[in-house]
Amino acid sequence: MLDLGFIRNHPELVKEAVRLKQSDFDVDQFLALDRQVLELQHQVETLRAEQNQLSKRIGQAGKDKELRESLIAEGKQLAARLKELEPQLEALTEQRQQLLYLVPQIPDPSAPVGTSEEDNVPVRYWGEKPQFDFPLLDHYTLMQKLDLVDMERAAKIAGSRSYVLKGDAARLEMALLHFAFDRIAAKGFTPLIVPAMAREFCFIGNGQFPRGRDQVYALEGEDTFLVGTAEVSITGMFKDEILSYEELPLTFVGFCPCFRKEAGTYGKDTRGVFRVHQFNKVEQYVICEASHEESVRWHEQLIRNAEELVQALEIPYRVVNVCTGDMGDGKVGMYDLECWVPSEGRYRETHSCSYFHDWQARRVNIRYRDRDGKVKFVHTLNNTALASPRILIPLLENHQQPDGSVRIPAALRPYLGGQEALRAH
Ligand SMILES: Nc1ncnc2c1ncn2[C@@H]1O[C@H](COS(=O)(=O)NC(=O)[C@@H](N)CO)[C@@H](O)[C@H]1O
Repeated sequence: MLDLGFIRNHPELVKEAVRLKQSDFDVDQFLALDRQVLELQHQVETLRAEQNQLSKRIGQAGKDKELRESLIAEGKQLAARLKELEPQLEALTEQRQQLLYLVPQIPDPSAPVGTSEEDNVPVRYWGEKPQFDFPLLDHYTLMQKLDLVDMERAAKIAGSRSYVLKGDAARLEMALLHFAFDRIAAKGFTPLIVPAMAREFCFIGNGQFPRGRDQVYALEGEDTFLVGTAEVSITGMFKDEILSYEELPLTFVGFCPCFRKEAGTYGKDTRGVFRVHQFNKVEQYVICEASHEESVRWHEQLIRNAEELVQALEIPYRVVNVCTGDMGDGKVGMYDLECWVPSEGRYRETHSCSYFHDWQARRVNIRYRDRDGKVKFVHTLNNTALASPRILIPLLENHQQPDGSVRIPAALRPYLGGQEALRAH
């Protein structure tokens, strides 16, 4: 969310952000509504002031019965007028607030201008793409051959886009999550295991609501919803708090199961476990002081953290600078880390790394007292550390061996009792 005063004073900057973000937000309509609110607010305040004056004059009327009665009658008219205007003011103010949640953040000038992921700009590559001198298998065939997945029984109990991880795949996912947690915690990030059911204000806070409400599972009769990422829960944790600059930066490595409706993706990535309704993710989350330089520093750090993990897993990848039309409303800047998927002959997203400045903090009112005692909104950032089962796809495919086994990277072996490969039993 942007500051209301900023939008009033810089409508052209906001219109440029709307254009760059491919947003349907109408700045002129918003400002017209804002003027209506201000006008109505002024009327209500004037009437309230008159009401106060009137009650003073009634008090001073003393024995003058006629004067008292006329003043009281005037007061009744004022009260009736206020009774009519105050609900209107409340409704218009709420309408303006709901629109305020839809205003996109201004992208950093370093973000490529574009309309879709085709316009994302690769910034660096890492790792030799493996050359296979045997028939290459895709992740789903590999998982079936090694008896690592049961999609049929998953479909029976949970419907589409569900899966059962079996045997070594179940152990591999646990190992991957633990490995990611350990590596990021070793950098001083505080480990968290957070609720995957959270209240509405958390989803407004991170930006999932209102625009992405259709992606979220609601719980019948509950005031909580299933989160699509620990980012939602962590953002909500600090609502309405005033931190002190000495506490900042707060750095978290958070885990929770993630749930996504994937509305609008019918028919996309339906083979295997690329796009599913429930998955597990270890999340990096940073709350820092309101400084662009500090946000950029952390943005670079968070993507490097993810790269370190993917390099340890020996998976070739690239980092792309996400374009303005693909990054979404709240981001100032965004990197995606895409891992090489041999069976598709292309890179596929496995990590997403964003910085927001105070766009999230303003929505959920997270502030801090700076060195001069001034209270400001914090800046927030997040990045995937590891998401499974998606990471299994490049992991299994890149490390498949001629005998149909899959080599386990050395970094993971300590989490799998030293096991060196996944083999058919
Ligand atoms: N439907 C899904 N199925 C499997 N994995 C998914 C799904 N949606 C997202 N992911 C994984 O989760 C990662 C992060 O998702 S994200 O929406 O891009 N970004 C976030 O959630 C941020 N909080 C950073 O983690 C994705 O890069 C992908 O690896």
